[in-house]
Amino acid sequence: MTIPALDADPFAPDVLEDPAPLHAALLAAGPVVHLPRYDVYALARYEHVHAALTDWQSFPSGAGVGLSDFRREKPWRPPSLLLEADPPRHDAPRAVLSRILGPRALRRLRPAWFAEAETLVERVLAEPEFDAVAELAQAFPLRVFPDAVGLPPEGREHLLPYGDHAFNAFGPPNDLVEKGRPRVAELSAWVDSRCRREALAPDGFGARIWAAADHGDITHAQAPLVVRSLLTAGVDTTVHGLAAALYAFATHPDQWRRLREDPGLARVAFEEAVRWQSPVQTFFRTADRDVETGGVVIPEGRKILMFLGAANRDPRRWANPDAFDLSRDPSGHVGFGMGLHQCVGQHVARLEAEALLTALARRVERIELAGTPRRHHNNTLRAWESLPVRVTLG
Ligand code: HEM
Ligand SMILES: C=Cc1ccc(C(=O)O)cc1
Repeated sequence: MTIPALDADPFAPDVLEDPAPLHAALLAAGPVVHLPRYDVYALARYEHVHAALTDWQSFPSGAGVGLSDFRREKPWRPPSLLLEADPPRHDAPRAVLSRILGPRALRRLRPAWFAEAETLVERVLAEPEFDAVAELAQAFPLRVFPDAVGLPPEGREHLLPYGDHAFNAFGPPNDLVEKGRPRVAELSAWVDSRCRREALAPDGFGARIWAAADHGDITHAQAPLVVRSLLTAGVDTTVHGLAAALYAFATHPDQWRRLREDPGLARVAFEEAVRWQSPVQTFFRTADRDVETGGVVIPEGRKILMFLGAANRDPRRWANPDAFDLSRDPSGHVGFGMGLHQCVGQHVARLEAEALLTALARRVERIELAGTPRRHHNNTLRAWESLPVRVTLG
């Protein structure tokens, strides 16, 4: 079978503004679609994205999970010991973060994060109209996560721009990457300085990573890079995940009513929002050999581009995929990835979302758009720049 080709640029402004037309074209064209513009192989259907994510031997991450092939190009920063590593190197750092960020470890943070959400929501809801991105989706993660990591108060304004650049850097060297370049040195220097043991408060996630090195679970040389993973992946993702949930509810009043009736739906509501919007849209892999998938052969050494956002709306897998519906079972979505590299911070994200959505559901009768939301373009993240909303309390 010949591989269909599509002369599309998944990282072009009009696609980042609205990827739906490209997703539809990819889903229709076949299991594997060659994108000659980047000479990569696109996978969009759930079945094949899921298969690639769970077959790390055929599709490893060690050459990078962006367009750049680390075997040929120097990475912009030392590769991640989790995201950009394969077993066995991946194993110990992953085991350390799984324990430190696992559901049991997070139980101690639950009361404080719920209290912080109540305090923040009380203050924000004093106004009937506000920008839900700035006031809630950005404010809440920045209120709770840096403290949980053990970062000192000063300099936290570096976190969002650093993550934004890191997520742009998975894409091609386009305008979005160029936009971030002037600050890369300063942002990287700040982030790297926060990964050192002496910068981290004694009982946070960061100190626990260093304690794992003392215990011999990872080396002391690895510890700062494992902390860097938290600072890179732990902020922008949850900001845009929460924004996706708030956008979903502001445009689906019937679903908000369901959450009001049963705030216990907060966790499944967040999962459905992550499926529906896929804050992390795409990731690459590298074919370790000539790999047969979807009835075609992907040549050894070439990159595949997995469209998580398209797979999460594949009608072959989801009934009424474009609907945001709290009665659906969203489990199995690939918004957090799947398999070996599945998001190790997903429980942190879920706890943040449960705290914020519960606090809102208790107070807000209605939430609706109070203006046109504006997108924030990023090569990998599906993000809102602003989300003007009007709330009615009750
Ligand atoms: C809504 C929020 C989030 C989304 C949508 C998200 C999405 C993802 C995805 C799709 C992957 C898989 C990458 C791959 O397969 O190559 C991943 C991995 C990862 N995430 Fe998350 N993430 C979120 C929040 C977080 C948070 C809060 C943290 C840290 C506290 C975090 C840390 C990581 C790390 C370290 C990895 C690499 C895991 C590995 O390679 O073993 N993420 N995330
Ligand atoms: C999901 C994105 C992601 C970005 C960076 C890292 C890392 O730096 O380890 C992990 C996940």
